[in-house]
Formats: sequence, structure tokens, C-alpha cells
Amino acid sequence: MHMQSPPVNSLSLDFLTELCISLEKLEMDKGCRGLIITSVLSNQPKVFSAGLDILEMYGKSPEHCGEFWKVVQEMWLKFYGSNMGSSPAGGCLLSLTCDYRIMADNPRYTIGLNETQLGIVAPFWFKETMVNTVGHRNTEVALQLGLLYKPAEALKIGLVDQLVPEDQVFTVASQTMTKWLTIPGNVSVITTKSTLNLLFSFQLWCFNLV
Ligand SMILES: CCCCCCCCCCC/C=C/C(=O)SCCNC(=O)CCNC(=O)[C@H](O)C(C)(C)COP(=O)(O)OP(=O)(O)OC[C@H]1O[C@@H](n2cnc3c(N)ncnc32)[C@H](O)[C@@H]1OP(=O)(O)O
Repeated sequence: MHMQSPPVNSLSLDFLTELCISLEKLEMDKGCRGLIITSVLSNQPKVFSAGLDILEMYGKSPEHCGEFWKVVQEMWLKFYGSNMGSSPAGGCLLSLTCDYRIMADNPRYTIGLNETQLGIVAPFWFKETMVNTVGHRNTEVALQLGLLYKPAEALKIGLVDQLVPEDQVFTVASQTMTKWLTIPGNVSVITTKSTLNLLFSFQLWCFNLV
């Protein structure tokens, strides 16, 4: 799936709605077993996603805000695999929801949950997704300082799984996907994934988010 919503793939209500509809269609497609999501913006260096669209969170009606927040949560529940450039805040969440993250090795790109730098708070399910990926201590430091990591730093703490030269990102993503798809049977993979997320799913249920 190629994201192309200039200038920076910010996650607006329209963009997220279209994303969720596309994902639902793919989920229903029995022939689809994996998804690589990437940005095809023409800017250089490339942005994966600038995160939630800031304009959606300012001066809008309560109904609009409710609708927006609901679709943000839907997006978070659905993702699979990604490759990317810059991914602040909601853009980082988008990639954290994936099973494997490949980042272009360009020090001009950054990734992280930088909410505190913006004077806002990363919701608890952003935080939990980060803890599940990089552990509690790394998350504590990252979130309190609102850190945006360069590729090498992101790899070091496990925020991304692999760095590759910029022109090879999609090739490597396709090779990685091929490897993951050698695991036989959807059921065992889905069950394993659900088991890994069991505690988190329960927490979300307690907070009435699913
Ligand atoms: C409705 C419910 C309300 C609940 C409220 C509770 C709050 C809960 C908080 C939830 C957690 C928040 C998650 C988020 O994702 S907040 C968004 C965080 N995003 C960022 O901090 C990214 C900011 N952008 C950048 O760092 C850079 O733009 C970027 C590195 C992505 C690209 O840099 P580049 O130099 O290539 O491009 P520009 O900076 O010149 O930007 C180009 C234009 O894009 C506009 N832009 C950028 N980011 C956003 C964005 N997130 N939303 C909307 N628009 C964005 C930017 O303004 C430029 O526009 P103009 O050309 O018109 O100036």
C-alpha cells in the first residue's frame, strides 16, 4: 500500500477513513496474507507520515473530534508491516502497529513519540504499544523527553528492526515479507499474535477502547 497524501501523509479524518476501508477490504480478501505499507511522497528526504493531522485537533466540533478519534483507534487495531522515512508521533504509532519495521538509513529521518515536545500527552495505548516494542525503560526515557530517534539510535533500542539504503527499502521489505509468508497457515500466526497481545487487549477492553 502506497501512502500518498501530500505534503506529509498527515493522518486526517479523510485519510484515516480511506486507510481503514482499504485495510478492511484486504482483511476480507482471502488471497491477502501480508501488507507492506510505504510512502510514495515525492519530497526528499521522504516522510513516512507526519502523524495525526494537527488541523483535525484544533477548532473542530465535538462530533468531528469524536469521529476523528474513533478512526485513529481503528487504524491502530489493523496494521501489519511497514517501511519508512520520518515518522513522528502518530506516524511512529502507525509503524509500531506493524510486525516488522524497515527504515531507510538516512540520518535526516527520525522516528519516535514526540508528544511531550508538542505539549501533548501520548495516549496510554500509544505508550503501551511502545513498551511492547522497546521495553519499559526505553519508553520512559523516550516519552518523557519526547525523543525523535535517528535510524541508528532507533535500531539500537529496537524501535525499528532493520536499516537499509534508501533505494533498497522496498526490495528488502518484499524479501522480508516473502520470508514471513513461508510460515504455514494463517491460523497459527494469527493465534500466536493474539496470544502475544492478550494482556494488552484486556487492558484496552478495561478502558472500553475495544
Ligand atoms: C480530536 C481529538 C482530540 C484529542 C486531543 C488529545 C491529544 C492527544 C494526542 C494524541 C497524540 C498525538 C499524535 C500526533 O501524531 S500529533 C502530530 C505530531 N506530528 C509532528 O510533530 C510532526 C510535525 N511535522 C514535522 O516534524 C515535519 O513536518 C516533518 C518531519 C514530518 C516533515 O518535514 P518537512 O520539512 O519535509 O516538511 P514541513 O515541516 O515543511 O511541512 C510541510 C507541510 O506539512 C504540514 N504538516 C506537517 N506536519 C503536519 C501534521 N502533523 N498535521 C498537519 N500538517 C502538517 C506543515 O505545516 C507544512 O504545511 P505548509 O506547507 O502549509 O506550511
